[in-house]
Amino acid sequence: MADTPPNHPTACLALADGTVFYGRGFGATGVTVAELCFNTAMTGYQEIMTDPSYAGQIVTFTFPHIGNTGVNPEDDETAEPFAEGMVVKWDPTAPSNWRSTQTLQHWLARRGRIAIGGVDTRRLTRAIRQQGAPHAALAHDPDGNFDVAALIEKARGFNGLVGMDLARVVSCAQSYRWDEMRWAWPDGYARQTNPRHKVVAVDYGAKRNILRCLASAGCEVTVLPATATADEVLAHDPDGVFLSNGPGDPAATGEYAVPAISGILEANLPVFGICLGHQMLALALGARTVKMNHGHHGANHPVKDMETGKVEITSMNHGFAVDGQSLPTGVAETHVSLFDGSNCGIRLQDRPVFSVQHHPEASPGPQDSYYLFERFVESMAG
Ligand SMILES: NC(=O)CC[C@H](N)C(=O)O
Repeated sequence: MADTPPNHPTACLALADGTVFYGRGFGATGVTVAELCFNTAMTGYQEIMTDPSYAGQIVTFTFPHIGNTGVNPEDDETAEPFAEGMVVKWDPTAPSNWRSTQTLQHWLARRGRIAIGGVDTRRLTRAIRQQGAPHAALAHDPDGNFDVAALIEKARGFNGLVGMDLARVVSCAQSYRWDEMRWAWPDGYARQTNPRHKVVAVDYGAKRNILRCLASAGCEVTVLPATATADEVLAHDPDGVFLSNGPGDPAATGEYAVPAISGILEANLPVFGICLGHQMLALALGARTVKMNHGHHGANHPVKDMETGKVEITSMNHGFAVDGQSLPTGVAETHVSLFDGSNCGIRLQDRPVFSVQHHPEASPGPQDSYYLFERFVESMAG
């Protein structure tokens, strides 16, 4: 089933089931193969494209106006875009924002990322919801030469994210000290100038704004690579350990991250995890993780705090989830998605070890969940 091609299609998105969408290419040329997801956020395309958790995925933006505020050097979540490509409804217009330093098209081209505009993203999103995150090949050729059958084959040949270990691929190569605080807090200002707590943040694909939030909340943050062992983490004599977000299947980190986290837990320190960090902490505690149908990717996901009854509007980006039914005794379910009831938070009942599926650093997204950084800092003070 082929979408009606525009007169001169310069990009083509082929799904493994044979569905083909034509459109106008921008950014880099070539072909990329990945899992396809959709993100419903109205803002933050630059943060989304540079979030390492999107490695191995092409992002369909359901909001139609993408690219119209350009790109700037401050909003990157990492130095590289990690999403493989992007699918949008309208071609980007000329940037209209005082912070913009270049167009999205130019920025993507310089970073080797392919995009397609002119796609019926509502239809595509319905397809993703119905069949679960499909495998897809995205091609951009200014001359419009596409071997559609070969693209469909490429999509079919992609193995998918289940079992894919990407955290150690995107992690930093060397440890480093995080020293930037700006823009971290909801009002736009860093809070702390004298760090009070030594924190080791294990980088499984950490977003910069998470590290800023930790620094801003009063932490001196040392970032260690994903493969750091428990002994390497504890050698820094931290007051607490932070487990970052990241791409791929949490269960595929069983050879390094999960055993390291088990070792860290034995040291009885406060531990805080976000997203992939949440999932791997749950695995280390004996729970299970599962692949979701089409995941959660957006900036308006309601999450209920089961302990206070309060609802937070959160930023989400995950395709795997902790199976809430698999939590062992002693691990409480603290947060639940109000979209589908899936697990969004856990904590140990007897000590300050906790994690959430959503993104309290809110980049992009609302700021309802900042209290989690404060909770982590308070647990180190106690
Ligand atoms: N943002 C994240 O850390 C994502 C975690 C994991 N890769 C998932 O897709 O569920």
